[in-house]
Amino acid sequence: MRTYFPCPSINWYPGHMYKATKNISKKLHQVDIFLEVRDARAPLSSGNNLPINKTKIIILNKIDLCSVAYTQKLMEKMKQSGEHIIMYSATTNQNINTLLKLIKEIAPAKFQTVGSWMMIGGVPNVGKSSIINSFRAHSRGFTNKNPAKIGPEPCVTKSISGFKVSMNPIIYLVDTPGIMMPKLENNEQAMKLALIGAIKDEIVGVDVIADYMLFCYNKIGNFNYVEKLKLKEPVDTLNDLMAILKPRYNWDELSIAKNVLKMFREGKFGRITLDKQSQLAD
Ligand SMILES: Nc1nc2c(ncn2[C@@H]2O[C@H](COP(=O)(O)OP(=O)(O)OP(=O)(O)O)[C@@H](O)[C@H]2O)c(=O)[nH]1
Repeated sequence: MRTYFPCPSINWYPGHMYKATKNISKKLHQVDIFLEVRDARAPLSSGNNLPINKTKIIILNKIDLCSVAYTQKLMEKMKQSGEHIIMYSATTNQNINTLLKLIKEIAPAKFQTVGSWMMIGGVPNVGKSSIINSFRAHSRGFTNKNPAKIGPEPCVTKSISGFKVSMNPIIYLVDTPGIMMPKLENNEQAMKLALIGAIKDEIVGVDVIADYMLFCYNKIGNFNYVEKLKLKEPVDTLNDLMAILKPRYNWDELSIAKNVLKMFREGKFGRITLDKQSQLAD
């Protein structure tokens, strides 16, 4: 099995992200707190380092897809350096009460009628809009009308908009477009972001991303994909996988890569955490 993956150099910082970064800075003074959303499968790599001069809570979303024990260890280390950090799932509302309690503690509303104002941000596709909808679903008094737009691909949210997300306590949340770092210095970090769907597939290529996914599973010795794809044994590369699946399903190469990635992103191959504790500075 491969012990090294030659990660390509990837940069993706379209103009709308530049504009959104500027707009966020302009509007930051209007809020009490910033919720930085990261993907729990990449709790370090999906932090976008926006210069936020505000009380911040880091939400590790998609906890239902990560290897909990591993992400928890990373989280505990980040907590030790003074971060407010919480694991969350917008699809199951897991830990919503803990999050609301934390918000109340660190940013209580100055006036009950005005409520707390928060901004939510992070790299694309980590679940920012889904979190807004999960808050609204949890709080009484909201209908399903006008939810924040969500989707499986990055950059569904294009502009900054405000939502009332809780009646008691009153909380307003400002949604922002996903923003990537202007320069990704670390090629492996970029591949992890591509794998979790934070970078548009076309930028990297679904075949490269699916190949990297196989590399990651093999490296950590998680072979759930073998059973799910009805293989006899682990495969080293996407080419090996294609040689088996192509005749079986009569799929072209692109369809194989796309389907395998879709299964990964839906959690069909089991939980995974891509970052390592060794990436954290002591
Ligand atoms: N499994 C799982 N999927 C989630 C969770 N939260 C969000 N998603 C999915 O992740 C995808 C992206 O969610 P969005 O809420 O659109 O993400 P976003 O950060 O607002 O995306 P941008 O518009 O790119 O900024 C959607 O397919 C959601 O259904 C979660 O906790 N668990």
